Amino acid sequence: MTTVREAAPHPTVRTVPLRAGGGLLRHLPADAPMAWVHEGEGLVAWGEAARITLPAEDDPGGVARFGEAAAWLADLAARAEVHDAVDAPGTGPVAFGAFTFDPRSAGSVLVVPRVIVGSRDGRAWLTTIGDRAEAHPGEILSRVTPMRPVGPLTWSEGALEPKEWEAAVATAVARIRGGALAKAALARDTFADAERGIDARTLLARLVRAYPGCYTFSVDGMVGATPELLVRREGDRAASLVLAGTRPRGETQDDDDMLAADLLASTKDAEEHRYAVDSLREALEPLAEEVEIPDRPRLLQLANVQHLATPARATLLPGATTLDVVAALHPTAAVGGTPTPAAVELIREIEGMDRGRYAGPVGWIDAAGNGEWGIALRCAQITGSRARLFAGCGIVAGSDPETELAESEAKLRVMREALAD
Ligand SMILES: C=C(O[C@H]1C=CC=C(C(=O)O)[C@@H]1O)C(=O)O
Repeated sequence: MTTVREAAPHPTVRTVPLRAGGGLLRHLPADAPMAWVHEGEGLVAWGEAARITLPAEDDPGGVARFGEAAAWLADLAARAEVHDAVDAPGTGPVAFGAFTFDPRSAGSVLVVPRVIVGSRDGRAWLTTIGDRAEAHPGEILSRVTPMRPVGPLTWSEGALEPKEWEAAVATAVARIRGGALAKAALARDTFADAERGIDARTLLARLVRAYPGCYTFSVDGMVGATPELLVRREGDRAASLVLAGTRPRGETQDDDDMLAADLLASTKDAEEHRYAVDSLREALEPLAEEVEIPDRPRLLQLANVQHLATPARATLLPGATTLDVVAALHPTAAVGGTPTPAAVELIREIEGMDRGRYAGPVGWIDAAGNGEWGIALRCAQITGSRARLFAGCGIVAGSDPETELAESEAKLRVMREALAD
């Protein structure tokens, strides 16, 4: 059942300019921090003015939940009394969201925070959302406690032991070679237990430092730094970054160059990447006047891995919001597969776990339909003192289970290191 924590009947939303500079994360309190930060800019937020939690959905397309969430936010924004002295993407009423990978999993949410601090193109602002006049910005921004270290951790296996996961990859390869499908992205999970509640801000600070070019996010306990931009929408312009095809980074420059050259020359990775680009094009075209996608991927190098990457741009048809695009794109072949229905069925059958919000859309949307959404990768779901980490790999006919396990370990490093004091 959909559950809603409603805002006041006519919430007051006030956006005022702030002096820019100094890093967004320093504003965050320890309790349920929300964040979307890329290259030092973005939004951080806290408190809860309103929330919608969506149930598991039977709709085979899995898109009704996005429509329901968008309609709820539009209704809230229409009832709000908005005073917006900045008027830019991300000002006025904004909701943060995290959707489950599989529509059959419950737990997709949109949260409208009480306080949002934003920064973009050298401008900064503060938005308050509530039923009364909020305190002075100086007062709101001076209440934080220091970030806490994570402390000692106990690690345990997730749904499948590494050998069992390799066997699942081998099953996927056999199904693909048998012609049932062309690609499936298979994931695994692992757990870390701390001795006390994990301070998500500590993880965010480490992620922002280690992966400044990624999209560092925190929504309802889902914390990570994803390199994969599902969509950024500003007015009628949309951008997306497709990733698929991975190598580790080398120990030495020569080693690194060799791995990069190998990735760029690999027919197996080119195939894996092409499926992801094709699925983006197919999903975006009905919503766009024009879609521009380069013919060849380029290399994206992160601290832990390197990917084949294709940036796409589109001019959207009038009225298409960020969540419309998210609904159309999810699940991309980078996290689902090709064809999507067969891949999602195989994932349900052999992965042995519920992905929750891993590999689902995560991001924010404002009342004008602008927003930024990534795919929740290189992330962990934090629940109290427990972190559930996830990583997955695109599997095609030429995939080797042992290599894929090593690749998933390289991807898990992002959150393993963020959790390590
Ligand atoms: C599914 C994940 O990565 C995807 C994104 C980029 C490259 C991928 C790959 O090469 O397999 C994956 O498709 C993950 O990080 O958990």
